[in-house]
Amino acid sequence: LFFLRWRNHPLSHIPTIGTSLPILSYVGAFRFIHHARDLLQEGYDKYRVFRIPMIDRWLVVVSGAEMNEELRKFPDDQMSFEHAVEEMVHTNWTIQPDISRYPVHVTAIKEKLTRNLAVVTPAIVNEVQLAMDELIPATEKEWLPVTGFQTMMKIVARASNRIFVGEPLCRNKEYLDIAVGFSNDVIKGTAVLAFVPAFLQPIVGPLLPWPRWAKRRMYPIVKPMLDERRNQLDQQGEGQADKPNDCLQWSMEEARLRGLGHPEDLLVQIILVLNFTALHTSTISFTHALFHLAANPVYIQPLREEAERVLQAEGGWSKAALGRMTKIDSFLKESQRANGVAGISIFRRAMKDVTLSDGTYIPKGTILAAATTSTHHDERNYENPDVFDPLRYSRLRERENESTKHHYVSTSAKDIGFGHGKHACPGRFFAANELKLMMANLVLKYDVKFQDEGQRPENEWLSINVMPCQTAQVLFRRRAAS
Ligand code: HEM
Repeated sequence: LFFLRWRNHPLSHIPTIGTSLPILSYVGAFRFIHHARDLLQEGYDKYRVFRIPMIDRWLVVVSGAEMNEELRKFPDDQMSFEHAVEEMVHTNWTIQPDISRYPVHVTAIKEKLTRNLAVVTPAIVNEVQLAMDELIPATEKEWLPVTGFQTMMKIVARASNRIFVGEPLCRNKEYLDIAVGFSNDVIKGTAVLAFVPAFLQPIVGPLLPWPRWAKRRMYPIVKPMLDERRNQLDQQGEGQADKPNDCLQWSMEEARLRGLGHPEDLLVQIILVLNFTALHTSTISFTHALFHLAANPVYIQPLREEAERVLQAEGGWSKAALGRMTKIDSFLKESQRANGVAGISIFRRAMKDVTLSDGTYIPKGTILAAATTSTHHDERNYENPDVFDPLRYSRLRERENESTKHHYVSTSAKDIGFGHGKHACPGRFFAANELKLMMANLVLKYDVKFQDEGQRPENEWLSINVMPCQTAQVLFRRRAAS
């Protein structure tokens, strides 16, 4: 049976990295857990389209900027992002079904958060400064060791939640623990389901306890705020003068617009899912950049000078000021190129049989993605791609007619850290704003270094995720009069 299934497998015509033989392909799938980078690179170097065994499915990966462009251009009815995410992350069970059915938070991010960035920037600045002072209590006299990843996670969680749910919840320890823990729960749930055969997933999936536990713990904490906001909306409508400017409020208004009323359960899910999409991605991205800075403290001075100059010229912190910090923008973008948060992006699920331009037939139901890390380290796309060149993008922006390109938030077929096309990360404008002001504050307040200068801890790949070392300690020293 195994042999027959293998012979007739609908993807058997696509070259495999590792072996496609029955049972032995599981060896490849286990290798993928710790060696995804090598396997993706091998496929990228050899083929335009290849497949890689994962524990519960085959993943078809396209190679090169042209194929990335082709993948992102497919309309949703041929290649669906939502269905790909549902199948990869099992959102119905690891998060909850309502969130895919009523993604009001995506509309809130796309239509409200991005447009209101200038309005919310002072609040993010305030939260970042409070959180840094509290969580990095370094003095001028000695170096304070700080666990980079964990501390940046706490700062990102506070700053992001200031704009997701506002004060004082963004500083509530129990609330933040649930919000941060939920992302780990989703990852745990996805990993469990990867080991469950597809036909048993509809039975095991609903039994996953974590999403229900998170909701149950979160509900009493947010309930008073939900009630208060509901009353205000009932009494004064959306026109109320001093209404909160945050994602929860925008999601509540969007839910009303869609005729969903006041869906308490969905709103709790939205708070959790916002944290799931934002916290790990932003923390990983910032920690990668922090590690470059700590390994090479010579990078600090140009960023610091830029922040000081711009803040003086603009009269303080604002979205416009952050827009002028091109070196900091470039530093974060280069770190995303060199490291990134995941080895693949532009996830799609084929909703129909399609044939790619190179002639590869893709049957309905196939999950496809682009090879992010390999694209970003391809010398056809970048000069000296393996060199970390912090001002690579700010130099490019100085060229004629290029000033509007190469921003941290820009995407292209060669630049897919935020995905590319219609489903490119809608939160990237907010993320870039937040991470830039974190970086500017950090260089203005502190000197940083690693114990062993020049040594950046190796990234850790877990399946497709590219993690900075989670235990690495960075030394912080407060600058005089900062
Ligand atoms: C540096 C931080 C971030 C990175 C690197 C990142 C990266 C990504 C990537 C790669 C995708 C998938 C695109 C694709 O496969 O085509 C995505 C989607 C998404 N991201 Fe982000 N993201 C970040 C921050 C955020 C933040 C802060 C938010 C929320 C405020 C957010 C909300 C979302 C949402 C809602 C989607 C799904 C889009 C859709 O349904 O069309 N992300 N992100």
